[in-house]
Amino acid sequence: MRHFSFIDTLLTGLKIVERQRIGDTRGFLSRLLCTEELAAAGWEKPVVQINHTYTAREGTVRGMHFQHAPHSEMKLVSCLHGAVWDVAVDLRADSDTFLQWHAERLSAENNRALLIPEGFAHGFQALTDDVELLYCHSAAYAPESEVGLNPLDARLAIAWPLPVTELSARDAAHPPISEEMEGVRV
Ligand SMILES: Cc1cn([C@H]2C[C@H](O)[C@@H](COP(=O)(O)OP(=O)(O)O[C@H]3O[C@H](C)C(=O)[C@H](O)[C@H]3O)O2)c(=O)[nH]c1=O
Repeated sequence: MRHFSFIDTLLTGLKIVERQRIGDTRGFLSRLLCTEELAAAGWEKPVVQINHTYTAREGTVRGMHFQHAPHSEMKLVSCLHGAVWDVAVDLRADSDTFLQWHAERLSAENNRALLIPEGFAHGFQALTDDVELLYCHSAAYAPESEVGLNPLDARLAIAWPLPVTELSARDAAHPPISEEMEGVRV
């Protein structure tokens, strides 16, 4: 039995993951990770870290984060509680959709996840209070190679659905993307 179905987006390699729910009178079982099914969707490396984040307030934005090579990572982002507007930005230097973004509503009830290839920045806005996300990573956290784009950067023009209620000082301080795009193409 397959637990995942994949929906392509306009950004090559970025896929929406629809996760099966196997329900009965007690509740349900839902698979969060299946390396065999994910391999078919392009996840080539082992999962090396799993992170869990809690975001208290509706409107909070976290992102836009990515790691430079050799620490580039794929991410599988699932929402375990509440709902988010999840955004991935294509930073691949050779991509026809460079600097374009895709947003997907992930929630505990729609059981959707986002499969994000290497070369993308990731961020989200909490659409409810008490949001919990689970991230599977194909590379270890490498703070020395982690960089961020300002989620409010005019060159990204991400149409966040809610007023931004909270942004970390670090994320707010990311400089605007320059004309030369230095440090942005990966
Ligand atoms: C990602 C990470 C962070 N940290 C430390 C660094 C900070 O002291 C603290 C919070 O980190 P940060 O503010 O980067 O957390 P988020 O803003 O939720 O960032 C995460 O969410 C965005 C949307 C992502 O896509 C990334 O996976 C990840 O960067 O945890 C660690 O110790 N290990 C880790 O793997």
